[in-house]
Amino acid sequence: MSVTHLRESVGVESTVLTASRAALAGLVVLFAGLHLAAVEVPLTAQAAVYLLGMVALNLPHGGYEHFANLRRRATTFRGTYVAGYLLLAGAFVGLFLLAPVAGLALAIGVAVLKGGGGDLHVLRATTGTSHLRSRPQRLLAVAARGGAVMAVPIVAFPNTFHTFSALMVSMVDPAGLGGVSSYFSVTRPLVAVGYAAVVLAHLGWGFRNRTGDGAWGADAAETTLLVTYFAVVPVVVAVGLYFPLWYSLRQVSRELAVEEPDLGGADLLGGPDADAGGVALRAWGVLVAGAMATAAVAVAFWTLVPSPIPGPNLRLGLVAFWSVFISVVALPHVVVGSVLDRGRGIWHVP
Ligand SMILES: CC1=C(/C=C/C(C)=C/C=C/C(C)=C/C=O)C(C)(C)CCC1
Repeated sequence: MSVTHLRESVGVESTVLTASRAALAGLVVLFAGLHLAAVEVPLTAQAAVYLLGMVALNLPHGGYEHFANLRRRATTFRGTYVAGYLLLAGAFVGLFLLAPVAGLALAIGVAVLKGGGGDLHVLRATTGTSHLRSRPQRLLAVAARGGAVMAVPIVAFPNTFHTFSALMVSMVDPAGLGGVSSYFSVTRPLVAVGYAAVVLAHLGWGFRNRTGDGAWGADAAETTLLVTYFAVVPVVVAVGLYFPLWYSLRQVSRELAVEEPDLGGADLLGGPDADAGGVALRAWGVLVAGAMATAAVAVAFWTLVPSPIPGPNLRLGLVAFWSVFISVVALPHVVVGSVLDRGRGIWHVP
């Protein structure tokens, strides 16, 4: 990667990175303390934290990522992007309705891909990836960092994981998870051993390829922080705060670190000659359009799913609904907005 495409460092991006690391480390200390004091946080309180983190804090950033990606793109590209987005989201909903267990597996996969893929690009733009020299090694990094989000809680909080997985599947088929839950005593140790092997391979391979510029050390420290965070903080709180406090904050840091490419399209905010009032009005328009589009997808999903808020408890049911819904909109986010978008992409690093 050419360093000339990185902005002159003004230190803001490293402050944001430090804030995200401090946030997760602080939560580890808090929940380790609660654990030592034998204080258990009720699931309904965890659900409230999850909903605050995922709906109020994380969702607006997801919308912003699309805006930043499409802001200066050609109109035809924007059209193809939206069409591809709706197609993939629709395919996911179809899968979830026909085979909810496979839909749950895809939702888990999307969370892993978004966390791991996003993190790899942040590394490239900030602390560096000189120790990740091949594609397989970068994929391993995605699996190690993103895998922490789901593999560690499967091992550390199996009962909560099971409860919510069953709730999500029951949005379509109330007894759906029953058919596979007898395998969990086998899959849990497999996930534990498999994920431990991925992390050790990622750290070991990176260590062998380290160049002395500190990139491996930063990666190893952050990977260890992620594993510790998901092992200590109860899963519903952990996932609900990981996306806003780690994923989103670090994407802000990536964006501050890189130069915007000139894509030749008309600027959605009016360009450099627009006056502040005009920019504000256009930003408001974009915000409203984004909010309406997201709400339309949510209402469509709600209408299609037989039991959108499953189970007797409203808050737990809302966590289940939001987890599947956000995965439905995050699948095209990752695939259309990043993997297939070669021009810029939501995780743009020149
Ligand atoms: C399975 C499972 C969960 C799944 C959460 C998912 C699938 C979240 C996806 C988030 C995404 C894709 C965010 C994007 O910004 C919970 C609720 C943590 C509880 C434990 C069991």
